[in-house]
Amino acid sequence: MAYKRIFAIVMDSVGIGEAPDAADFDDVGADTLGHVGAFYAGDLALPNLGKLGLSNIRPDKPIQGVPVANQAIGAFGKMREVSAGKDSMDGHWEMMGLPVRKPLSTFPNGFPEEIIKKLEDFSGRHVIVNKPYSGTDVIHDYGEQQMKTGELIVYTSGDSVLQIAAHEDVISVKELYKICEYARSLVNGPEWTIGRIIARPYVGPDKDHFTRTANRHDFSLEPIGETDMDRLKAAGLDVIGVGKINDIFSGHGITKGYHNESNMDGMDHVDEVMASDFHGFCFTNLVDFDAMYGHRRNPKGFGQALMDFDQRLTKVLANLKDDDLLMITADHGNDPGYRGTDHTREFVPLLAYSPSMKHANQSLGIRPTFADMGATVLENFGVQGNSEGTSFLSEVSNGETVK
Ligand SMILES: O=P(O)(O)O[C@H]1O[C@H](CO)[C@@H](O)[C@H]1O
Ligand SMILES: [Mn+2]
Ligand SMILES: [Mn+2]
Repeated sequence: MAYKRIFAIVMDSVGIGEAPDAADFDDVGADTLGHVGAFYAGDLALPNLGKLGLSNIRPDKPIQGVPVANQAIGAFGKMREVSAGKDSMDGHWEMMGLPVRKPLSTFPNGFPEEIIKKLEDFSGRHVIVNKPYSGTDVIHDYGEQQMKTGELIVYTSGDSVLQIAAHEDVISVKELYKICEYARSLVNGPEWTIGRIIARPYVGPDKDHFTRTANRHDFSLEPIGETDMDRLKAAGLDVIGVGKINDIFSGHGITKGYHNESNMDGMDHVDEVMASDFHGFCFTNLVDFDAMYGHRRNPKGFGQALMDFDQRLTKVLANLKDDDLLMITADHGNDPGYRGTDHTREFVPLLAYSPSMKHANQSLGIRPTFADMGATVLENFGVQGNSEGTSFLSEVSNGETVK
């Protein structure tokens, strides 16, 4: 067996430059890592990502502050998305061999009256807003009203999402989840197929002090086919989901899941899983980059979150065993230097490392689909996949072959 354990960490929304089809998304020029680096003007210290080969991915345009490593310890490249959307679900599903080629429903003018009416009838609550909005702005602008009336703040974005915000003291988290579950049942196709219903509970005394809580919960569309995680699980391997992974795959193909309160809590879980004995795949999502800084167009916070993550990698790299493989990537971009508040269509970085890897400092090139990642995991464990993706296992291998 090549590796006994594979760890993949998704830095949610940490893109590395406009994708070839960025124009189709009106995202020309988006460059999440590039613009965060430029904002820090040389002070973005990412020593671990740097030595893995982060700037080696594009040596002609290195991330400012992150020098191109002379001899990167990892293998490095970038991946392109083939899915029709640029949301987390599309990105993660594609990584696991299930690209979403048919666009899911989006609602630039708000949700149809029929959906809203059903939500109101079910909940006994009036719906307000019903249009694309930034989630922090929407509670700033409507949260006080919501507290007085007990209405549901329903909003969307450029993604296929229906989000419902409510103050935790006014609508209990339990009730909000029930409403979201009902909303989920309305939009599983064929007329409307929405990627995610997201519960957005918040707390705080007034509009200048509202904050969203870790009780956020994503009710995703059930995967519309088998994923590589299902295949791994069926083969008897451990499949551990850390953070939003469980939500994104509706629990499918997961043998154990951890809920994250934050990126740092997520990295605590990674440490915990690393210290445990398992055989299989650990898939981690760190969502703060996206939810707290990308959508908020906050390059300073984004950079700090990257530096905090990088620091946590010191321990991870030190604890990796010879039969462990680490992969670090992202699910889409969310350039805090770009207009709007939506995700951005970008390449995502791909870094791979094992202390026993035969060839360090190796380019994995431009991968034509995120599915290459799942294909690599499957090949490692000798599990049959579908035709999506091409494994790069031989490029990151430790020389041992699959039994
Ligand atoms: O503005 P907030 O509520 O963070 O919402 C964002 O979060 C969703 C999921 O990433 C995106 O589709 C966008 O709407
Ligand atoms: Mn995401
Ligand atoms: Mn997002």
